[in-house]
Parts: sequence; C-alpha cells; structure tokens
Amino acid sequence: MSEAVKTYEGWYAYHDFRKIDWTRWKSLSPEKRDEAIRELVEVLREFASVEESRGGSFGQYAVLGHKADLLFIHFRPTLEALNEVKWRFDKTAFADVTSAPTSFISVVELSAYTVPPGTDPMSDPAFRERLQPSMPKAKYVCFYPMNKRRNLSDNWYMLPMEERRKMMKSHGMIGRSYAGKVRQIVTGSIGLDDWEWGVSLFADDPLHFKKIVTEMRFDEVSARFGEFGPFYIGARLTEEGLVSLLKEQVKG
Ligand code: VOV
Repeated sequence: MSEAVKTYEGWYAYHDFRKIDWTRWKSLSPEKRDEAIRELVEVLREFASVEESRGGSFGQYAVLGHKADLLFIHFRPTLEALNEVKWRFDKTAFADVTSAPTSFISVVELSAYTVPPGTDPMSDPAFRERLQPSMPKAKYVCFYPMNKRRNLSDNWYMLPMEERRKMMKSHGMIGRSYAGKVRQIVTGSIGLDDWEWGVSLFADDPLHFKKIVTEMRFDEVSARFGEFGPFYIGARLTEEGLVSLLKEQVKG
C-alpha cells in the first residue's frame, strides 16, 4: 500500500447553486416581491456577518450560462452550522421561487506534500489561517469538482509518495506564478460528496482562469491524473447588484 498523504482540514464549505424561476417571481404581487427582497437581504446580511466574529465566511455570485443563476458559498466550522444556513435560506419566501440544480459539500484542505519533513505546519499561524480563509473579494469565481484518476495504468493512489510529492511541487510552482492574479481555495470532499475535491478560484480577470487551467492541463499531475466535473463561472454580487437584478427582471 502506498503511504497516504497527511491532510489538514479547516472550515466546512457549502457551495449552494440556485436557479430562479423567473415566471414564478414575476407572478408575485409587487408587495410580495418587495417583502421577499427585504427578507432575502436580511438573511444574506446575516450570512455575511459571520466574518466579523471569524465564525466563517460567505460570498454571493451571479452565475453565467444556463447551469444556475446564483451561487452562495458558505464556510463554517461545522456541518451543523452549514445545515442551519441551508434551512435558514430555505425558509425564506425567495427560496420558494428557486431550485437547487446542484450543491457541493466539502472542507477546506491543505496537504503535507509541500511541507518539509519533520516540521509541524500547524505551528505556523499563516498555515492555520489558510484553513479558515476569508472569501476573496475578487470580481469573479470559478468552481469545479475534480478527481485524481484511478486507472490501472495511471492510478494516483498507487504512486509512491515521492513521485506524488514531485508532481505536486511542480503544480504548486505553476500556481505560485499566478500570485496576485488567481487565489485558490481547494476543498476536500472524499467521503463528503461525489467528487474528491472542489476547486474554487478567484480572480479579477476571468481570462486568468482560462490561462491557469490551460497551463495546469499541460503539467503532469493534471495531464495524467486530473478528471474534471462541470465548470461554473460567477461574478461577485453586491447587495445592490442582487436587488437590482431581482427588480430589473420584472420590468417589461
Ligand atoms: C492559484 C494557484 C494555485 C496554487 C498556488 C496551488 C498550490 C497547491 C499546492 C502547493 C498544493 C499541495 C499542498 C496543499 O496546499 O494542499 C495544492 C494542492 C491541490 N491543488 Fe493546487 N494550486 C493552485 C491552483 C490549483 C488549480 C487551478 C487546481 C485545479 C487543477 C487543474 O488542473 O485544473 C488545483 C487543484 C489542487 C488539488 C486538487 C490539490 C490537492 C491534491 C492532492 O492530491 O492532495 N490547484 N495546490
């Protein structure tokens, strides 16, 4: 058996994708819509307020294309806290006009591949901080789930540790060349959801997503072992942006 990599876990993550039923939204009376918006704003402010007490983090995005309309990303210390968030949102009148085309449950994860042997990364406050990240305030988010291949000829989980470490080092070096352009938050989902990881990337220029993902496709660890699920791209939504989106849609 190959040596399993040591992983370090932080906040749990809930990627909540929502599609809006615009026909139902438009069929509500103006008073009901205003009331639903007021309640939604209150709940989203509540979600965002966890940042102040460092009890989690929250981001809201408008999703492009047909796969979803909105993405809410929640980081919280426990799965129970994520469930509370879910029920809190589902109780709102706005939730009644939405459906959830998909969702993703995972936990912020760092691994020991790049940790010098014999050192304890948890003694480093910066490392511990990265396990409880604030949602980056970049303009765009890109999210996709991924696995590492387990074919007979290319099985990540049967490679010796040293070989995996070498490939992850090369991966990390490509990643670091995007410093200041792309922030990544990798969340582990083995045993929690249908894929092995969720990759959340944040950037002010969406082309940087295309560049980094392309470059990584040519790097051995992604080229040989990467298996990818659907990609989602979202633009960060301010409170005003969300409210005007909901109001504009009903104008003839
Ligand atoms: C924005 C840049 C960036 C940077 C700096 C970066 C660095 C690093 C380092 C140093 C490490 C290893 C230690 C750790 O921190 O866990 C990782 C780990 C990981 N990564 Fe990464 N990655 C980036 C970016 C980045 C991208 C764009 C992707 C998607 C890959 C692609 O082909 O589409 C990705 C995936 C992952 C995954 C799935 C893991 C866990 C793999 C495992 O087997 O455990 N990642 N990553």
